[in-house]
Amino acid sequence: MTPGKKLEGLVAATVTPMTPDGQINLSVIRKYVEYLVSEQNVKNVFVNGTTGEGLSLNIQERKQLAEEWVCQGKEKLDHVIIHVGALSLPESQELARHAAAIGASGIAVMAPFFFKPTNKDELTAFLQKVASEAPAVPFYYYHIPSLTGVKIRVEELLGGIKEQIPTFQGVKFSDTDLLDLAQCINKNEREQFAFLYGVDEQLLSALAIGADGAVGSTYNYLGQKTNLMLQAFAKPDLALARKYQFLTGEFLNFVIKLGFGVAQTKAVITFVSGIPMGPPRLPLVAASEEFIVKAKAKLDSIVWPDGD
Ligand SMILES: CC(=O)N[C@@H]([C@@H](O)[C@H](O)[C@H](O)CO)[C@@H](O)CC(=O)C(=O)O
Repeated sequence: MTPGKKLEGLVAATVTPMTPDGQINLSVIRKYVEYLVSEQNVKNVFVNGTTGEGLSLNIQERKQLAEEWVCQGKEKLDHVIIHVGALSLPESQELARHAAAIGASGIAVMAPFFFKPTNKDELTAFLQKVASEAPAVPFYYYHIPSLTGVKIRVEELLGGIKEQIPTFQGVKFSDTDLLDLAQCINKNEREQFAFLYGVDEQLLSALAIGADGAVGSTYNYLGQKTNLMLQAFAKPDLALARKYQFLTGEFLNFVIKLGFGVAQTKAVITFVSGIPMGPPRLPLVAASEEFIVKAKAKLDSIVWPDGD
């Protein structure tokens, strides 16, 4: 891992591999790391988040996964970010201390979503109590209002955040409100925060307003293609960048209509990588055979600009 290097580019929101009977399957994580680096050119991971079913795991499982990712990623990955958010503050603090102790390159926290913070000060207080347990570890706020129901604008949250949370390093912004994201970027130029976008199907729009990169589930299997989009955008060759976004969007648009979530993401990564990611944990249920056949046929039918 590369301490101090700003988090940018693509970050795979990893799934949690499980055995057919629903236990976490640590044994495939070494292969998973190798696959991400060699097949997808993705060298950053976000562990135990939404895609990783972090909130469906117990504390012990979350710690074991964090340890395995840090251990297997040490020589091969640039950043291993551990999501340590939880409904219970002491649990979240325990996970933050653990992530610090094992040498994670960053921690992230989403807003608690049963009893919810109702304003910026309540949310900041919660985040601060977690971040302060890992005082040497970069801290990221994970904004995902569609799932947490916490709609406090990030622009508002960021005002004065460094004074409250000295380790604050950036935001994983999983929302479609690009006005909010743009204001965050515009107002925090001096702070050098990393803004990582989390709605993969519209990443190009976020790049246009200054996002540093992206965290998402699709970079597990469309990482290499999305990297080509980032390169085209940087060149700049907007027509080519758009082509990549349209094509990744074509796949997502297709699977979303079939019903697409973490269970289906696990199935897609399984058939693309050959690594068995297993079923999701209840209340999620495994993708159907019909979904797998259709999704695979769709992905195989896409003709990418590089000729694949
Ligand atoms: C709601 C949701 O799961 N969003 C995903 C996206 O990557 C999403 O799967 C993708 O844009 C396809 O819709 C990420 O933002 C979640 C994520 O990064 C995480 O697992 O922590």
